[in-house]
Amino acid sequence: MGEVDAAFIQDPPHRPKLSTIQAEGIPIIDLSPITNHRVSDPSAIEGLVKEIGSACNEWGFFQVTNHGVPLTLRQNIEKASKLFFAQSAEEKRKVSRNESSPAGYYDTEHTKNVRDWKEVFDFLAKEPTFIPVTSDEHDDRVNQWTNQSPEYPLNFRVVTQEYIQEMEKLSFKILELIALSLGLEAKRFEEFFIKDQTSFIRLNHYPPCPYPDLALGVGRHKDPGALTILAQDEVGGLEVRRKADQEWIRVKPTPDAYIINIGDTVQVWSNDAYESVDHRVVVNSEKERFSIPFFFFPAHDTEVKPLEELINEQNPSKYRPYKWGKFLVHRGNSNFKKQNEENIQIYHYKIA
Ligand SMILES: O=C(O)CCC(=O)C(=O)O
Ligand SMILES: [Fe+2]
Repeated sequence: MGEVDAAFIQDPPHRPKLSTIQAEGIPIIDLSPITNHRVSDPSAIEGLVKEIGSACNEWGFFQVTNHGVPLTLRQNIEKASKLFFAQSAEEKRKVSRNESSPAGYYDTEHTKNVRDWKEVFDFLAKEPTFIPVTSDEHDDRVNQWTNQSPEYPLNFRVVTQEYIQEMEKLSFKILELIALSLGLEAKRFEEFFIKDQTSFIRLNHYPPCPYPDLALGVGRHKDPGALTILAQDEVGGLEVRRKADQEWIRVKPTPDAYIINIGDTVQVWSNDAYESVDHRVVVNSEKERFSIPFFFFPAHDTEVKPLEELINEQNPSKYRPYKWGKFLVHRGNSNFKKQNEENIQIYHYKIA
């Protein structure tokens, strides 16, 4: 990654600005009404649901504090991630992902056909994870994906699994709040995840980049799943497209907070009441950066479509149903290699 490599260069309209906007950032929401078990105050929970609803409406992004995830578990996985990525390329490639084992290490991800300035390690929440063999809707074959685990650091698997359990718990809680904010039953979304969710955790490492004005750590994109829970370190670089004016806003790192964004799946379930928002990662010429997103994804056979409770004659369904697993495989294909066409997006299912 020395000389300017054309594969990493963003088209001019998508290059990061030199000056970042330090505006009022995304909302910070205190989750203690649901995590502090000594007090259970219905009006506090009602207030929280309102806050979540406005954040989903106005930003599609928010940060949470007092979330109940033990800090030591986060510190453990952050340390394991640093130790893993600090190894030689040769060591890391021993756990490279491949067509038969798609979870693992790689440094060639492309977003919208431009290479990202990063290396990652993916680890599935469930073993095995059931994923369709192809995106063809008539093909019923399903693969069983399993994890690879690096030899070093020794505790990698245990630390990662412990952290994933906490991410799952937090995801369920936040989805309950989102359901309530939409006027649904709290557990409305649970059925899509209880059996065979396809969630995974990603360790991201963004090395210092000699041309941060031309490349991005992750190009602009929307997350496809239900929710993403992100731990970012103190370096910063995540930018969110503000809905009000489409400007890119930097998300200021808040120690021990998690950044939550709703994904395309919640957008479809809510029939566009909530929108999944574009975001990207700006890199830095001096500092490396680490982040850990947890992607909360439903079971592969989930049929994604606007929920019946949210549609009626005045507000008809805006999307044709699609199978989550097929959508995911379609997306995944385009991440493996540079392709000439745009990858699949939910608007391809939009009813005109
Ligand atoms: O590293 C980050 O801050 C965000 C990464 C991200 O958006 C993603 O991996 O989908
Ligand atoms: Fe993302």
